[in-house]
Parts: sequence; C-alpha cells; structure tokens
Amino acid sequence: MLRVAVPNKGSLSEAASAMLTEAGYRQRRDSRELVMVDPDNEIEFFYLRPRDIAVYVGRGILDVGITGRDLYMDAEVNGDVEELLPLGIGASTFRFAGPVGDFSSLGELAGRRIATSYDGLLRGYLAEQGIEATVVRLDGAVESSVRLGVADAIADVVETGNTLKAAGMEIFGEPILRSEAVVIGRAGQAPAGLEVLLRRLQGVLVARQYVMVDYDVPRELVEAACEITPGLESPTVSPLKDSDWVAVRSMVRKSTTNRVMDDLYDLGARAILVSTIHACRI
Ligand SMILES: Nc1ncnc2c1ncn2[C@@H]1O[C@H](COP(=O)(O)OP(=O)(O)OP(=O)(O)O)[C@@H](O)[C@H]1O
Ligand SMILES: O=P(O)(O)OC[C@H]1O[C@H](OP(=O)(O)OP(=O)(O)O)[C@H](O)[C@@H]1O
Ligand SMILES: [Mg+2]
Repeated sequence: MLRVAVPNKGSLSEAASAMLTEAGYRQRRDSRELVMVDPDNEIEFFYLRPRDIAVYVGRGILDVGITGRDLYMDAEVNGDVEELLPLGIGASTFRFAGPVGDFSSLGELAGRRIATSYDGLLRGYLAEQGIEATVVRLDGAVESSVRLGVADAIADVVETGNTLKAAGMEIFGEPILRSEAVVIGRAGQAPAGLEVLLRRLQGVLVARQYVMVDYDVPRELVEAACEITPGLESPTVSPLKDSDWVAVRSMVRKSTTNRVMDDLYDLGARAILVSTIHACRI
C-alpha cells in the first residue's frame, strides 16, 4: 500500500482532503480519525501536522505527503525530500514585516531581532543574503512579538495581509518564498502507486483550471479561431451538415473564458458553449 501523509488540521487540511476526494480516494469523515485505509486504491492515508509531514517522508517512514512548500523547507530535509507536484491550494508568501515606517530594506535587519515560527527557513535565507541577525523562534501569533518587545521585525506567512494590518505592521523587502501546498516524496524513489496518485491529482488540477469550449465557425476562419483556442495539444475540428461551417472543441484556461468568448464572437464564431470538465487524464 502507498502510505500518504495528509494535513490533519490548519489551512491546508480541508483543501487537501477535498482534492484527494475529487481524485477518487476515500477520505476520513471525522476529523479525529488519524488513519484511513482505502483498500480499493491500495493506499493508506495518515493525518498528521503539516509541519511534521516532511520529517516522516524525509525519513522514509511514509512514501509521500501533502504539505506547504514553506513547511518542508523549514524542516530542512531538502536532500531527502523532493517536490513532486504543486497543488494550487494554500497559496501564501513568506516575508518580512515590521512596524509601519520602521524598515524599508533587508539590509536594515543586520544586528536586529527577527521573530518567526519558521526558523530553519529564515536562518537559511539570512545566511544566503549575508545578513547577521538574531532569530527568535515563536510558535505563533508572531505579529504580537514586536509590540511585546521580544523582536524588532518578523518573518511570517502572509496571505491576505489582514493580520499584519491589524497589528500595525507592513511588509518590506522581496518575498522570502512563494508557497503553496505541494506533494513531496522521498528523493529518487518511485513507490508503487505514486505515478497513479500524481496523475489523478494532475487530473484534478486540470479539471479545476480549464473549461471545455465548443463553437461553430465559418470554415475559412478556422485557423484564426484555433489561434484563439489552441487547446492543450490541438483543438478538435469536426464537419457540420452545412459544409461552409465547422465545429471546434478546445480546452481553455478558466480565468480567460470570457475574453476568449468575446474574441471568438468578434471573429465570427457562433453558438459558443462553455462546459466544466468533471475529471480528466491528460
Ligand atoms: N492564512 C494562512 N495562515 C497560515 N498558513 C497559511 C495561510 N494560507 C496558507 N497557509 C499555508 O498553510 C501552511 C500552514 O499550515 P499549518 O496547519 O501549519 O498552520 P495554520 O494554518 O497556521 O494552523 P495553526 O496555526 O492552527 O497551526 C503553510 O504552508 C502556509 O503557507
Ligand atoms: O495574511 P493573512 O490572511 O492575515 O494570514 C496570515 C496570518 O495567518 C496565520 O496565522 P494563524 O491564524 O495561523 O495564527 P498563528 O500565528 O497562531 O499560527 C499566519 O501566521 C499569519 O499570522
Ligand atoms: Mg498558524
């Protein structure tokens, strides 16, 4: 059985389980369940803290896991663990922030105290940038550390920025890392069932990111129309009863749907229909 680690709580938990369900795997019904066996798919899910998932995978105890890029980089298991697939969920940036007006560039951090819950990640970055600063490791609510006097600045996860704003802080410098949930595996290993898991998750990603567009277009405009909807590989062009027209079917990025429909209509395409993709294997 393939042994897969899934976040049990926190920002990634629900979204990761929803993705696995969409990929056809059985997921736990109760958030107190710690293990879930899916015998039909020969896979076993272990619900663990996302921060610990890199450790279990890095040590070869579990085959693969879903966790945040920032979390596995913080666990400093980089040589043992490799990123197999970004999942497009749980997106965030990891960055520096300080009280409004206090800092404007990274250089100003030299000799100062920086509070964070991601000390491994922060230390690595500071060393890379050649900045000598004191790292203060805290478990959470890092935004309060400056006001309470244990740090001068923070390095933390920023999603909407609302928490920083409420604490009277602002970001400065470039992001340390852009993170999202990823599938990690043990470097250089391909356990049985991994390829199918990745292909299924990739299918979920494509089904979420693309729509299917069908339209009719005058035969002489088909080349121009296919330039608007090139699809993933090649659009399907089918004859219509009226031989002056053809039907085209192509996958289009969901975020561009309305612009593509407008462009097709302006070109002369008609009967433009958009449908969702329920599942796919590319
Ligand atoms: N708004 C957010 N707050 C925290 N983590 C977020 C957010 N958005 C995305 N993430 C990502 O979720 C992961 C952190 O999940 P984790 O479960 O450890 O913390 P959490 O959601 O802050 O939960 P808790 O603080 O209750 O332990 C990281 O990869 C982080 O980048
Ligand atoms: O940019 P935002 O959308 O405001 O989200 C980012 C905030 O959310 C997380 O805190 P969380 O609620 O997990 O509390 P914690 O600091 O105790 O982990 C994170 O540590 C930031 O504080
Ligand atoms: Mg948190």
